[in-house]
Amino acid sequence: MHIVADENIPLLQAFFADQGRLTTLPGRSIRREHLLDADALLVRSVTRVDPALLEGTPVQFVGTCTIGTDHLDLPGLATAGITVASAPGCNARGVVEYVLSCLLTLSERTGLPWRERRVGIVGVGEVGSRLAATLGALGVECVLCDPPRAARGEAGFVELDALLAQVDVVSCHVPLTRNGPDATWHLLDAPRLMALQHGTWLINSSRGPVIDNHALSVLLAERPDVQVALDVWELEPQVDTALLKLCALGTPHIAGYSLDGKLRGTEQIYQAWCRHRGEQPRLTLQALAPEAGCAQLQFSAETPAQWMLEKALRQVYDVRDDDARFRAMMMPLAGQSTGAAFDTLRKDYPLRRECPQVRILHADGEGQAALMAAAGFNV
Ligand SMILES: NC(=O)C1=CN([C@@H]2O[C@H](COP(=O)(O)OP(=O)(O)OC[C@H]3O[C@@H](n4cnc5c(N)ncnc54)[C@H](O)[C@@H]3O)[C@@H](O)[C@H]2O)C=CC1
Ligand SMILES: O=C(O)C(=O)[C@H](O)COP(=O)(O)O
Repeated sequence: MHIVADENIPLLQAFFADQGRLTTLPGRSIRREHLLDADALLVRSVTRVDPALLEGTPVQFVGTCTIGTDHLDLPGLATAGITVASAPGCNARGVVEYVLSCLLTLSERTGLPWRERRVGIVGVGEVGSRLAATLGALGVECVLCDPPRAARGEAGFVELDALLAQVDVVSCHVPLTRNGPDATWHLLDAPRLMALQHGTWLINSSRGPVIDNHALSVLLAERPDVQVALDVWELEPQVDTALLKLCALGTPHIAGYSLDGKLRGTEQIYQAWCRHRGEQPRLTLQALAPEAGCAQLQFSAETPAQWMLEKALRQVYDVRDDDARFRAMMMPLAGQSTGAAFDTLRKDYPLRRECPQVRILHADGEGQAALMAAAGFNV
């Protein structure tokens, strides 16, 4: 068995070493000639996989250790009879924590309390539903838009234009799709961007082309009241540095980059590979990476619960750090290629755990335990 894999898949050796020969390569440089004797291809979001890449190769299994699948030609691979697996929900918790950090930061900068903002969630799947549950538990009002779910008869959703007209925050969690009635390419186009309420906070951690980036630049030049946080970019790894300058927060597609999320992605693809082979999975993430790096936080019983929450959330993930590092790398490259710097920031990303891996000790003060548990901490 020969498995070709992106070099940025953590625990690849631990999960796959006894499955056969492993070849690792930078995801963006995987070509057909690397796959001429490969049985399986394991990728992340930066490798475009279509029948042309696999033509004339023995590859029968493609696994992506990511939630998103827009880099895969799913119909083409299905027609070619290739088994395809992705990792639904693997890093959804990390994205939720990225959004929480954006809310905290924009609140600090505008002076508007984040828990009093009405949040519009566009796309209510693995990420959007977890975000809605967490915000709801924290007492934040949410408005939900998900036409495919609404079309299946599920209740509780509004149309996108109705959502835009009534929310203070818009957070996008849709897959990138280009066809069909619910296609999301340029879902937020010029007219919809112009329709944003005064002072809206717009957060995109789905895929860059979900927002028309040119129209967004035009909007921000005219509407400094709108605060934008972009984790994903229309032409990434190329970044429009003029747009970045206009954004309140900018990051290099790392919203879901918790260690826990990445490890779950590898485990899910290992399990899918075992299913494909008709074998029982022998290995588990819990056995391979037990509790490493888990943290504990302690506050005094007198600490106000809200202050404790914000301090703890920032300890877990603070988007201001990623924004500062991103700007420092990107802005000097204005007018040049940003691809290598973008990829370096992602490859060398600092270790980040998720709230459930952080134990809060002695949350005995008024309201502390309930608020910390609502945010997802281990209380
Ligand atoms: N920036 C990052 O690090 C990460 C980004 N992502 C992106 O986030 C996307 C969403 O992730 P999940 O929630 O796990 O996906 P999911 O597939 O579980 O949920 C997506 C939801 O969007 C809905 N949807 C589809 N078209 C829509 C439309 N036109 N308007 C509103 N809703 C629509 C679907 O019905 C579904 O409920 C992924 O496809 C991926 O592109 C995911 C993880 C990390
Ligand atoms: O899971 C997804 O979908 C994402 O967007 C991941 O954060 C992508 O991570 P990479 O595969 O680009 O490392």
